[in-house]
Amino acid sequence: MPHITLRDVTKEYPPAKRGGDPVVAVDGVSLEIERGDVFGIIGYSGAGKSTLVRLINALEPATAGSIEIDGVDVTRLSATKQRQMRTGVGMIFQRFNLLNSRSVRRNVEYPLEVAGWKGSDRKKRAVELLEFVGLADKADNYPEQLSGGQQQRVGIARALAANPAILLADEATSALDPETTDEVLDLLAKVNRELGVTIVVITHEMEVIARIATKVAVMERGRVVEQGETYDVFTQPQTTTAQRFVRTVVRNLPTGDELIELRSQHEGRFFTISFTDAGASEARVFGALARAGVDFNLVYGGVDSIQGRVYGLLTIAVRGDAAAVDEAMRSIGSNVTVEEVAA
Ligand SMILES: Nc1ncnc2c1ncn2[C@@H]1O[C@H](COP(=O)(O)OP(=O)(O)OP(=O)(O)O)[C@@H](O)[C@H]1O
Repeated sequence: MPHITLRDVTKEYPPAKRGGDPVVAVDGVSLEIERGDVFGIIGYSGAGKSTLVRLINALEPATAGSIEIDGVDVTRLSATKQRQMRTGVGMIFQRFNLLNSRSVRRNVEYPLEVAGWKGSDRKKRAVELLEFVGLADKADNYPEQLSGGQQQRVGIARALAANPAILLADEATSALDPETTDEVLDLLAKVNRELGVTIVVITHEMEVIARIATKVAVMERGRVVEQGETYDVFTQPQTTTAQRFVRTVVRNLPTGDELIELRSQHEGRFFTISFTDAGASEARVFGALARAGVDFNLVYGGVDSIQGRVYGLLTIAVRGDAAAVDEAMRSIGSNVTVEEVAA
């Protein structure tokens, strides 16, 4: 059974103006998130990502559809049961949401206080978690004395306090610089790996997806327009939106201007060659071209690593008579996509 199942979930808000149309923030979304997944949900601002998180956490009722956690429909629980359910779901936020009047340790203790834990148990658990996130030495500091990345690590410790099986991360690294983002993403990967926590990562940054999500859903205007294994979405994005997101990370296709420049520098016909790790490699492609006896140059692109797996996207210029070039391109073989770049 999936850990989290959304079936045809819709959320409408009342019209902004009287007599206007309702705002459909989430529109018929169905998702299955397996236990232990790091599941990414990506979309531009207004796509409905934060609304979806509030629905999963039962902070708001859905207008239609069902949301099951461990097979239990959270939309139909009593208020008391919903509160209990929520202790099994940790959450971290873009702005960390720490209490500045409390020390780091007492911030981590906060959810345990609310849950009625006794003082000594709370303290023990908070110290243990601060060790886990690498901030044991900051226990008595105040949030304002910490960097953004450290504050988010405190946020993660707090979210884990009650031992949740699910962690929802809503734009958790959007306020951080790239280096600190890596540090926080590494910690989330450790939470997933060592504690087995299912993590749902909401973001507008494809880099974040590439770094930690094993699966991804792309949202646009309240709908999931594409979803799958992260590697598959990166190597074969189907929708324009997914293609645009992929291009923010995998920049190995020349733009129109770059192509004009490249053509002025290199003679011959231009081809793009793409391959995944399903039986192809740069060496095999170049080997086949060399054996075919055509003259070629790699003019753009290279080989990327997505989720530790190889993805090649090369633009080459090939010289020779038309039939020889056609034959050479055919000889590259299966598991490789070859397309001629229109002149
Ligand atoms: N409480 C609300 N009342 C009315 N409309 C809302 C409410 N919350 C969200 N919306 C609308 O629902 C749509 C989706 O918003 P949502 O915040 O879920 O998107 P998002 O993808 O998380 O974007 P962002 O990253 O900008 O928050 C938007 O059009 C937004 O204006």
